[in-house]
Amino acid sequence: MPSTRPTLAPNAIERLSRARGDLRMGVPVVMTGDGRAMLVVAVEALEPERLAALRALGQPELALTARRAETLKTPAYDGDIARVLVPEGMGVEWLRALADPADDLRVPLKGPLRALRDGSSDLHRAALQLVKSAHLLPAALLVPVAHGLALAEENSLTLLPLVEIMPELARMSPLHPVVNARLPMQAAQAGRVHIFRPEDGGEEHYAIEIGRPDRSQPVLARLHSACFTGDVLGSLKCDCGPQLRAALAQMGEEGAGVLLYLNQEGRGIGLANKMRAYSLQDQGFDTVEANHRLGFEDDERDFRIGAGILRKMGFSAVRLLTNNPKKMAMMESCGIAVAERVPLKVGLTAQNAGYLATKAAKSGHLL
Ligand SMILES: Nc1nc2c(ncn2[C@@H]2O[C@H](COP(=O)(O)OP(=O)(O)OP(=O)(O)O)[C@@H](O)[C@H]2O)c(=O)[nH]1
Ligand SMILES: [Zn+2]
Repeated sequence: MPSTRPTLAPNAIERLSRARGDLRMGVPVVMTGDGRAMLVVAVEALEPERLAALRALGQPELALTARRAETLKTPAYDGDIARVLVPEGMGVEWLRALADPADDLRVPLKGPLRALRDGSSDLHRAALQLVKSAHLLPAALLVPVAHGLALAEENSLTLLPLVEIMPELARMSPLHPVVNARLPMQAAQAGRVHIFRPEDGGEEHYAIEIGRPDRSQPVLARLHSACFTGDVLGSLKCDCGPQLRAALAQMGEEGAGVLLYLNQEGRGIGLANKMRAYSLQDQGFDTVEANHRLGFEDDERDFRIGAGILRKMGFSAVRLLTNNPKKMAMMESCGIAVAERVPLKVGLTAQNAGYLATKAAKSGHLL
């Protein structure tokens, strides 16, 4: 009979959140599934001593996304990911060079690499998803071990059974309002900041409500993705800062609106990875190519978050301030009606003309 006692042990979501912290510190986690167990570490945070300890337990395999494998000219037999055998004697530097494209142009030949073809790649795929969600470079080292459960227990490692974590990785963590308070701003006296916190220990997101918008009418809305460089530093490489201020100004003028400030820095790859992308852009790659060379998709944001917050605030229809048709489609598919697209064209500089042209050419942004 199942116990009705409340449990003190962390559930799957809580263990996933803990695992993200572990991976960022270079601590291995144990993943189980398909009748086997594997130790998983993020290559970015791997130290030589840990690699030596892992090697003593089994033959390491490197999991990379197909995007990164393409740059490395390695076949991705599993479609979306590649599994590469880590030869004897190869250390953390070799692994980091495969994970990080910073020196690709200077040192183009890393191989020959032996990609694995047989066996299941489910654990590798889950490991990469987890490493990405920890905002690390998408490269994970996996070592098959015989007694995963015992190993986890003896070493206090986080245990992640695939059947438990896959549904959690796929779903959007519910967000809950924490607090809201009045904030008079230059753009609008009647401002109010709402804080939303996800259940999975992830980033909080903010909603800035201007005036008291009528919930029965489409609200003037902006889904703004965090851009530290543009919003705070006044970067000339993008148009985010001017877009943020123009959106608030228009809401102030109309007397009503809602701006979601979503902490999805760098289109969801995190600030460190965005800065890696900027380094690649200085080597001549455009914004999309840079993401791909790092092993990411063009856009890793989860737009369900924005729709979820709007719904929680009582909105079901928007006049969306955007030039990105994908945002409109995502809102509609998440049950938020887009009554109108309101263009937001501000902040063109000599330095961001190429960036904006690439968004129009490759990401479908409207000019
Ligand atoms: N990975 C990456 N992210 C970037 C880059 N430049 C800006 N960003 C991020 O892109 C996000 C803004 O997305 P945009 O594509 O400019 O705009 P959008 O929000 O999709 O579309 P609009 O609603 O039309 O502005 C922010 O999270 C920025 O941090 C870049 O070169 N690489
Ligand atoms: Zn920006």
